[in-house]
Amino acid sequence: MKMIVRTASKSYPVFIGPASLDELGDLVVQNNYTKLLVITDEIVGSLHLDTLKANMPQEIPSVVYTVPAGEKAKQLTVFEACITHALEHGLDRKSCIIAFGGGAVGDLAGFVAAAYMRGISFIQVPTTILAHDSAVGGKTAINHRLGKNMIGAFHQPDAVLYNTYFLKTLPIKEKRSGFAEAVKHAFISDPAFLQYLMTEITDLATIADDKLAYILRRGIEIKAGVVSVDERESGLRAILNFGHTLGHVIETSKGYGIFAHGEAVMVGMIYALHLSEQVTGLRFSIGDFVQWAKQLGYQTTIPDDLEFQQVYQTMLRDKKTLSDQPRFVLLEEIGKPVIVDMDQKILENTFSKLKK
Ligand SMILES: O=C(O)C(=O)C[C@@H](O)[C@H](O)[C@H](O)COP(=O)(O)O
Repeated sequence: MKMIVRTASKSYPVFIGPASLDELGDLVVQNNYTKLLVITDEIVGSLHLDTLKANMPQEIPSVVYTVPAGEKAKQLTVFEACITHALEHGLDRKSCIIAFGGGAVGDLAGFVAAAYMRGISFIQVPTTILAHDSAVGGKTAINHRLGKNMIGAFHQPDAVLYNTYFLKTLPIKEKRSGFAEAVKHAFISDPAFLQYLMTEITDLATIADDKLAYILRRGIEIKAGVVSVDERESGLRAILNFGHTLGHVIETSKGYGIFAHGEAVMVGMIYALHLSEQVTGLRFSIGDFVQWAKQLGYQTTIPDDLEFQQVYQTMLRDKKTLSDQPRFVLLEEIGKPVIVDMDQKILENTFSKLKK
């Protein structure tokens, strides 16, 4: 299946399905790339690099650079090592980086492509469910110790090749992480999609291929619709951050890996639903939603050892925040997000109620 993502700076195809890697050879030839640098992580590389290589045109020189798995890849030192590898292997301005992995590899490799010689091409070859969100839309970044994704650029890929075969080896924690972003897409834009997810998906370990393909496609459609209107987050695009204001804080302050990105976003979405009830008058059965999330294995409360004051200071540094109040994405209705600068008291009271 092929979809086109249209943004102000560029349009590009997203291929989804077990044969999507077949497109790689044509893309390399059409774009006249001179060299390829595959950036992958140690887990994906050991499981799937041979499959990727089998689909790469043999006549174009290629090199591979392997980075640590997960958020450890999104550090300045790793970024610099990727640049060094590219320079040492003679990548030029017509070379292309292939981001082969999950969200962290995509974010890092995309930022390397954005910065190398002031910007070269890259292709996303995602291997996780999460990447239906992160591989589309051109947000690339690495982390700073004071906040997630604080160093980055908007840089759109030349293509996204989503091979659903790779999803078969995903651990359940990774599935939970990626599925939460599909739930987010439903919350911000499509009540019927949310209904579908809550009715049809009762176990993430055994999710059927056709259902997964539909969920990825619908999630990407929603995301593409938003970034086509607002590529650089001057307004509307902030709605894609639903659940992320608290989610990013939980993910970073618990130490990367304890909560996978989407697991932290799930707690952030539940928090934002409770805030919405009070601020916008959202009418939604949060209890039923929380029950469903628990059934799928998500933690649904704020970890007990997180202190509100510390969390509040980190939320003030969030990229959405533009005043002295943290900026949240809330819902007026399911599918109707609204951006609100939040009062500290409401944030604190709701935070206390949602602690374990
Ligand atoms: O693409 C976007 O725009 C998003 O906000 C998607 C998020 O789900 C993304 O994964 C991410 O965490 C971006 O957050 P940001 O605070 O770094 O912009």
